Amino acid sequence: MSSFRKRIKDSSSKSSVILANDLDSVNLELLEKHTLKNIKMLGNYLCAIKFNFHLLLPLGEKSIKKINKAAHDSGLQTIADIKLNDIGNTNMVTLQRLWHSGFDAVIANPIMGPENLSQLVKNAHDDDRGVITLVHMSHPGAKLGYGLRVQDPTSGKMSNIHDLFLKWSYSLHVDGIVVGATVPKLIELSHKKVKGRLDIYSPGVGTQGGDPKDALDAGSKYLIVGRTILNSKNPQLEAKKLQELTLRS
Ligand SMILES: O=c1ccn([C@@H]2O[C@H](COP(=O)(O)O)[C@@H](O)[C@H]2O)c(=O)[nH]1
Repeated sequence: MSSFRKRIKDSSSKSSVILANDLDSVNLELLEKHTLKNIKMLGNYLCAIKFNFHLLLPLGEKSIKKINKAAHDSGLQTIADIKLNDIGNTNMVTLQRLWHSGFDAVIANPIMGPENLSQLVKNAHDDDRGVITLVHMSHPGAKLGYGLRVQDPTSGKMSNIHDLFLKWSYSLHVDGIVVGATVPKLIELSHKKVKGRLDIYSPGVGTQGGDPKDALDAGSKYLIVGRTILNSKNPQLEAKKLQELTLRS
């Protein structure tokens, strides 16, 4: 099997849109059914599908495996958005469970520190899976946390915590970073600094106020989009419009 980064790049020849499949039904059968329908109806406009706690908490391993298989059969990569951030042992057990359920990549929080992050990346890569780290989230309050001033333990210099997260991410060989579409200037700065060593994933498009074109122009490779597609009167048309935008960039 090739690396996650290569697999998602191959899928991106068709589209660089990742569907955030954030369905909020409480009916388990409907959750699975609607997800399988999304894969079938929207798969041609996507490169990957991302699952959050909306599905991961209510659905069991059997259902998640079935969904991951359906996504793979449609040429999509699958990402578990659990913003993983724990002690090493818990992280490792979590990875084994995710890979066993068929996921290709996990979103993790670098606040766990460079030792744990390095171990996480090594374990994921040993299984040809990927790690995407949060560098700056997309929501309005994100600046308060990701903009905190901290001392870089290596250089002793003061910097924003998102700069430290960025440095750890590229030096520890993560596959991608999340930088919100709501902070295009930071996407541009991050893009310059990473020099192609990883890819930029941007959620926060549309419903959260981020402009997809600005994010792509600034250097995002993948757009993560949920409600703008899911709540649209015509989800296929919305996904197609975003797909075309990514193919033009
Ligand atoms: O900084 C972040 C990190 C993750 N997300 C997740 O992406 C989707 C976005 O959904 P929309 O409906 O398009 O707003 C959702 O799953 C978030 O949990 C994010 O928005 N920002």
